[in-house]
Amino acid sequence: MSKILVIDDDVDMCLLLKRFLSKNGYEVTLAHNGKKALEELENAEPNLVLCDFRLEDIDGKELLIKIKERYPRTPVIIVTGYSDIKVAVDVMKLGAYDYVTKPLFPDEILLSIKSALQKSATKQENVATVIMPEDDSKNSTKSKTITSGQYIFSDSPEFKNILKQIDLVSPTNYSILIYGESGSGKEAIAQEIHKRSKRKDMPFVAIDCGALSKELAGSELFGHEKGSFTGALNQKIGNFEIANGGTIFLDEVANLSYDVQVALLRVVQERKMRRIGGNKDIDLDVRIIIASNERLLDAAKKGKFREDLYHRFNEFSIEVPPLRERKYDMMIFAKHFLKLTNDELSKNIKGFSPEVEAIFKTYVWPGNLRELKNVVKRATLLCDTEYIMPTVLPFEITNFTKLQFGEVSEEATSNLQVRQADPAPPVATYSAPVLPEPVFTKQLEINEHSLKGASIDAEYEMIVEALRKANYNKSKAAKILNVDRKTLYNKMKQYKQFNSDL
Ligand SMILES: Nc1ncnc2c1ncn2[C@@H]1O[C@H](COP(=O)(O)OP(=O)(O)OP(=O)(O)O)[C@@H](O)[C@H]1O
Repeated sequence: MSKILVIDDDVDMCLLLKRFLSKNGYEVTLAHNGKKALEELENAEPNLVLCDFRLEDIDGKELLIKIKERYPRTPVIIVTGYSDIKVAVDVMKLGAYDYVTKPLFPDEILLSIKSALQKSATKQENVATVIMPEDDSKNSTKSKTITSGQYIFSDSPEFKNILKQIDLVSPTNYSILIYGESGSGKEAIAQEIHKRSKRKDMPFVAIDCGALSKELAGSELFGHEKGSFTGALNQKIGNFEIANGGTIFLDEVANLSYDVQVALLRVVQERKMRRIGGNKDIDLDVRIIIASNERLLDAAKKGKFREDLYHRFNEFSIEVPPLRERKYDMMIFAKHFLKLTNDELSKNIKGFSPEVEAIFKTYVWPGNLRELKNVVKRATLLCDTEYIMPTVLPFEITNFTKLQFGEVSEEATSNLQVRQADPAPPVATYSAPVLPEPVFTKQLEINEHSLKGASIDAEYEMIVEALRKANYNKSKAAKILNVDRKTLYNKMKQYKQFNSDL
């Protein structure tokens, strides 16, 4: 039986999740704060962690880093409110397996948990993805072996331009620098270049340099000999060696420490490397593709990245535009992700309603294709109509226009300021429908014109607003409303029903 650690400072949410997950065959441990969570991780050794992003004693990002440092192989699913989506997409880069948004839908959580547990059974390291040629037995390494997904194209000018560059550079041995926002498809391009190159029958190794700890980065990249440092209990083959003959993709390369950059320069210049603690040079024939969402020359000017390394890598560069600037491609990708999810869930959702298409084109997609994929996966799961309708889209997407004009909550508005820092968000023209409130639904019959009705309405709105601000954490909502938890519960009961699904 798989063990799940649920971390949430909302005691009721924890209990609901415990009941629901236990019913579905999981053994569940609870922790209401970060400190307890780290203790439970050691005691209970869970197979998966479901972690609320906002805890009172620790920031979700900080906790995730701690969990990943100590238990890199344990998948973590982040639970987040609508106003934290951008952050949630970012924390996936720190090694979270997935994120689910509140209000929680049981089927969505179960799907994410099942797929995380399935993947973690075959996955040993989370910083490297290795795609091996099918019959390669020589390279049966410690990293995960996957089959690459289908790469799709469109005939938009932006895509044709990318494709032309892929075609041009693939047969060469040039090092390549790919620029683009998080989730915009940089790794997918690197894989496509590898598949079209002479190296296609050798491994493709992708490393997320942002997820490498400073201490272990050298060993991950170059390997180590047994006993070369405390904790080096066995010999380890590094990812450069695994990629020998093939392609290595270094994502977020500017995150590598200065020391590792020096070692990397030697590899690039001399095409040789040594394992840490080793005394033998190993010849390397590896094509290097690097990606960054920050300009490396700027990083070099700030002293964060070695300029000589930048010039070595910059033999050819590709710019991937953000999804919001690729309106034509958007629906092609949406349909592709719908098809993948239909197959995965054995469903037959035919497509997207015109309203959904309009919403997609208005939204700014801070998490780019990765976010679109998650949104389509979730919508397909929740959809019980022929076409995907706005009601199964996340709140922050259907209410994007309102959030932009500060009509929803202060918290959402402050989140929007982060989004506005992104280059050229389009001017919103679509007035999105308001989703029915799925967690907390007003059920009282109110006579619209009575004074009592008006005050009940106002009270109801205040409670909903406080719950949203508190990310549906009732203790925090009670604090905002300046009432005790019990009073809030009674009020909620009065307005009826708290997430009956869970
Ligand atoms: N042309 C494509 N065809 C099909 N799927 C794609 C394509 N481009 C990207 N994707 C999918 O979109 C998602 C995000 O892409 P990818 O991981 O390549 O982005 P990235 O820019 O490397 O992200 P990050 O910088 O955060 O690592 C992945 O699930 C990927 O499979």
